[in-house]
Amino acid sequence: MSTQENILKVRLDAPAHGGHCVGRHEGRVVFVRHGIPGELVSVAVRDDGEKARFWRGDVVEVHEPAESRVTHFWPQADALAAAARGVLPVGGAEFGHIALEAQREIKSQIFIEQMQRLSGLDAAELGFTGVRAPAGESEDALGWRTRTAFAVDSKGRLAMSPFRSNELIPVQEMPLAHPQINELKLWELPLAGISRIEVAAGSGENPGALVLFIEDGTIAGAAGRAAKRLPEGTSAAALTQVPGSLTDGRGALTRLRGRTWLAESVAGMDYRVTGEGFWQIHRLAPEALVARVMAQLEPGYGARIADLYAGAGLFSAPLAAAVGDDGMVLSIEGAPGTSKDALKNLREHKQAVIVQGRVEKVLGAQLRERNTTLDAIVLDPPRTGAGKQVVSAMGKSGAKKISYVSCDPASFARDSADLLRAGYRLDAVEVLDLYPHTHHMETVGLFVRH
Ligand SMILES: C[S@@+](CC[C@H](N)C(=O)[O-])C[C@H]1O[C@@H](n2cnc3c(N)ncnc32)[C@H](O)[C@@H]1O
Repeated sequence: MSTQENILKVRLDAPAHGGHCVGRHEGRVVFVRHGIPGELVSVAVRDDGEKARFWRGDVVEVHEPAESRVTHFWPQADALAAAARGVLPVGGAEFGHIALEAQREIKSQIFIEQMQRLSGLDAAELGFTGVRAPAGESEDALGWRTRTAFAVDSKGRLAMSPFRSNELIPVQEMPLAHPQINELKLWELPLAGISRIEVAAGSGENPGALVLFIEDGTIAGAAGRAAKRLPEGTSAAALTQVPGSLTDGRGALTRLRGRTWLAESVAGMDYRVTGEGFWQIHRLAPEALVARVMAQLEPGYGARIADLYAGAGLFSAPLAAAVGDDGMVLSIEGAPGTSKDALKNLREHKQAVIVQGRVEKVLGAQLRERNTTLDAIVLDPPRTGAGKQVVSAMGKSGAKKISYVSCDPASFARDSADLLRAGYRLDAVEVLDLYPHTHHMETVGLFVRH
């Protein structure tokens, strides 16, 4: 039976990490997207080989809807509307059919389950009371993405892909994108010869947007032609990406108009972020995370603190200001371009040591070389987490407090287990809904040496 024809009727059970609900068919687990626990749904099964340990699928019809089901705000990401048109829904808003409060409740269940299973910790005992929206979030929680990437289809139309698919679906306005991004009307540009577009909206004094065009090599000057048609005040560059990991902030940029970087401003600190260098995606994330990290670490004058996976120095800058001339902030970032931004963003702070390199290689070596220990650490690793090697180096650093910012509850829970073994206890944990209408969440945990 072909994947398209394989429609199963299943009752959805618990939510599973990754944006799915668990369903069962003749004893086999089916990971179902676009459903809500408790619903009776029809699922178009993909990846349905007889030998597969589990199957995956999308809801195409709802027979018994949950009370929290709402009309999806974005027809192209709505699995039901997409099924009616015979196409797949685009990825990136897989919780848009769930009322916001219920989305946060599902994320809370996932967090509790991941912590229990992977670290043995009871989130409720740690004071966890549920996933919360950041202060200042809008009622509909749309327009929050200050960073978005698009593809271009073979007809030169702006497009996005469905989950786990290379198919390209033409799109226009992206409701989760910041209004500054939608106002660019990228779908009206001549995009033949472009394979990908990355766009960012700044928050600094002179916000504006920066558009990066990645050419597919078929039409000379494609990026330049598209850039000319952008609204006045928009910056644009052509980006040649470097393959491999740590690509953020590593591509070669050719300026087309305006600047190749964006100005950002957070809690009185000014930053520049070049090209595709990392910056927190939710418009409220930088402010919310800086406030929590500073409150957890309470950096005193003269303290020695490491900022691991430091990006352009979002946390390093306020930490450097707090520890003053007698302190030290060791700011480690892997992507060369982003690390250069950190150098510029922290140039006025002589107490900031900016090191470009992989944390797992650099942290221990830097502390030995400087013959020093640390008072505290903030780390904000990518989705894969820090891992045993980095946890071991953190344990040996002498740090009494570790503020751990994480975008993945599974790697946070795994690293938590290793931090407990390294002599820390998890004193407080908070989970913020910094990715509304998706299954993602942001955790900020405070580990204290006992
Ligand atoms: C989630 S971002 C956090 C950046 C920064 N803390 C912020 O909030 O803006 C993770 C950063 O880690 C960097 N990175 C990924 N793997 C790394 C590694 N093994 N060593 C050092 N940096 C790494 C990425 O380039 C990215 O800038």
